[in-house]
Amino acid sequence: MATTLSLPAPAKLNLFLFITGRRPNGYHDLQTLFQFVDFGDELHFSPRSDGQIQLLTDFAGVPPEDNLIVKAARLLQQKTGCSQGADIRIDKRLPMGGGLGGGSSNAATTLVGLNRLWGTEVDLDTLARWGLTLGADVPIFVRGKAAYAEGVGEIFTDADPAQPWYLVVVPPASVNTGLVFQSPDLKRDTPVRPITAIQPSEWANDCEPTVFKHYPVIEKVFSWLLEYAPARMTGTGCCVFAQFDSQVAAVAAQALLPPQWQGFVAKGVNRSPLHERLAVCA
Ligand SMILES: C[C@@](CO)(OP(=O)(O)O)[C@H](O)COP(=O)(O)OP(=O)(O)OC[C@H]1O[C@@H](n2ccc(N)nc2=O)[C@H](O)[C@@H]1O
Ligand SMILES: Nc1ncnc2c1ncn2[C@@H]1O[C@H](COP(=O)(O)OP(=O)(O)O)[C@@H](O)[C@H]1O
Repeated sequence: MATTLSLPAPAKLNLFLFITGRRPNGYHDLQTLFQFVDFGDELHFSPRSDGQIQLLTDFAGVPPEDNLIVKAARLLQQKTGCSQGADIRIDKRLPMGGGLGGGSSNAATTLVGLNRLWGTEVDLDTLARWGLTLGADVPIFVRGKAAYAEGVGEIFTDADPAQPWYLVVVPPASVNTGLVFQSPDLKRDTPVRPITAIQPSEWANDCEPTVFKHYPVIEKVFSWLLEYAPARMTGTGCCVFAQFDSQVAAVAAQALLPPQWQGFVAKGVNRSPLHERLAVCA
């Protein structure tokens, strides 16, 4: 029987996100800090000799042809000329459109996982470059190291922020990243600073005012969380997170969460759980 390779696709948090300009093509210049958490989806890859890519788990609202998992698998086949295929299953835990990078993380785990399963031996920098064509956040997940990012999010500097516990709350909303960036009221004029000198006391997210205006429920969740610890939104939303010194403190705040809101407790980690697992199954 063929071996199945199971690998995590963790979530990321943007510990800060500043928008420093808009390019003529509409894309935005950012300064952001990415950290992973030890919570996410789990993908299972089994080889097929007929070259077919089959996603065996249904995704509400995302046809297989549009799914970033299928797109990533096809991209690797096409770039390497590999004739193998795969059956892919996923335990989906991350909300879609949550600012946790779930789709990008799924794509990155697929690129890295199938590269291992098929023995195509493409290096991580090349996989990250290919992955960028699937989504802006794919390279950070392929690289697997906490990092500052600049440019449109593609220029990385390794980072080593503190690794606290977080309570991440998932408001009942789904934010379209493209629409946030198109919004006329978005703050896009934060001055560029030397990124490694930005202090934790200055960390903020320029998307918050715009997203809160268009999605009042996200501001409501954010205000609730602020009562317990300093809180921030990740990416373009919708998830908000607060930082705690211990797992016990984060779980205690989670226990107070109003029943209509979902949340999870996770630890911030500067090495991706994907790369931790790959090292174990080398
Ligand atoms: C801004 C971030 C920060 O992590 O937001 P989140 O998606 O995580 O919330 C990401 O880089 C987003 O990544 P991703 O969601 O993959 O974005 P993409 O699909 O590449 O882009 C969606 C749309 O957002 C806009 N966009 C994206 C990135 C960027 N630097 N400037 C932009 O203006 C573009 O209009 C683009 O068409
Ligand atoms: N495997 C996938 N997982 C999640 N979303 C996907 C996937 N494939 C395609 N998508 C699409 O990408 C969009 C963004 O999803 P996601 O990356 O989870 O959000 P965000 O970028 O806000 O963190 C979804 O709304 C969905 O339409």
